[in-house]
Amino acid sequence: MSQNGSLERSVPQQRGPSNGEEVGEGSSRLRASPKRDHKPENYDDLQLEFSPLVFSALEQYMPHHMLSIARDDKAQYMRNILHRYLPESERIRILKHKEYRQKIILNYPPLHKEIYCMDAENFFSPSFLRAIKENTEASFKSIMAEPCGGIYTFEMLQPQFCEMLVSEVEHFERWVRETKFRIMRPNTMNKYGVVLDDFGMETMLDRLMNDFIRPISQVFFPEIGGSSLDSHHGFVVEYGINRDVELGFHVDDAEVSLNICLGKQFSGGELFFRGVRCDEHINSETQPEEIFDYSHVPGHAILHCGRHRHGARPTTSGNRINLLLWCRSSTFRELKKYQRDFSSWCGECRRRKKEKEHLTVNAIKEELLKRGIKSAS
Ligand SMILES: O=C(O)CCC(=O)C(=O)O
Ligand SMILES: [Fe+2]
Repeated sequence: MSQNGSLERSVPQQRGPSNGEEVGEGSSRLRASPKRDHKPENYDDLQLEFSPLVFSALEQYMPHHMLSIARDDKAQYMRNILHRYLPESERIRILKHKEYRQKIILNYPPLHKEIYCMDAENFFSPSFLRAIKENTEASFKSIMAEPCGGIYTFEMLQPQFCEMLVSEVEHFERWVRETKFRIMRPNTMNKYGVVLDDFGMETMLDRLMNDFIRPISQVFFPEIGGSSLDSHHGFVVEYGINRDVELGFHVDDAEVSLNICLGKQFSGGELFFRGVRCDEHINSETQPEEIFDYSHVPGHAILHCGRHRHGARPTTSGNRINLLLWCRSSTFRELKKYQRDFSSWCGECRRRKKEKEHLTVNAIKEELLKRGIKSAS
């Protein structure tokens, strides 16, 4: 079992004063709670090692007297703080990756410019669009099947969009070969496939997550951070002749995983699922009711919790290309550090909890029985 790790995420170390009140130095410490009526600056145009959104969010926590200083000084103050939360090596890696992306985006000429911006009417199937527009639990349920607990399947993409995306990926790969550009694969388990975020689709995929997947996840995955998804890793995987053949048993580096088959013609490549597990129980036994196999259908999506253990069987003929969007929640990950019981989503935690409850009930029954016998005699 492996964690299908990506190159994207970095988790700040737990540092700072033990009372959890303030972070920073001397009189210029961060405030314990945000000043919500303060309108933060926009940091989009600055060359920063962290997302401009982090700066805007952090600004509300700055000491009162610093809220009116120049924007550059605020940015410098926050950079100093953020630097202490991220090891040097991690910072360098993020910076290098940002440079890598910028180099591609500056040089790669897209084939279908129209798929780089969210165009819902042309991307999604009418039924999916209708359900999202209605935005209710009932509308989501009306287009979805749940063939196994916590796994949802539904028609999602128009065939024309799938074709355009596949040809864009092929075009990008041709460009990489011709320019001899070094390419980073989606994760440690794939030799083929490309990261869509690396060549200009990050903003479009962010909208896909924020406007389409988060509303659904909020309803179906509330216990694993479905309502606080705040970053993603978007990529395609390619299976078949001269490509990857299969994918080993793993969990994704995601809270919610969206997997959509783009085509083309293929046989095999079924997904197999074996239950949701927390870190501690990742290798625990599968229960019979957790066994589920799924055959991909072009244009159709499968949505599951990233911790749902799964793999892909060999694609035995043709080519299979799938779009993956790993959606992550930094809040969920942070909170998880302080929890031990994951019985709301881990199948093994739940099984053990039930077993314990069962034993306790039996012990109480036995005790009551003994007392009953004594008082009767
Ligand atoms: O091949 C597939 O459809 C599954 C891909 C997958 O699970 C992954 O890339 O994490
Ligand atoms: Fe996966």
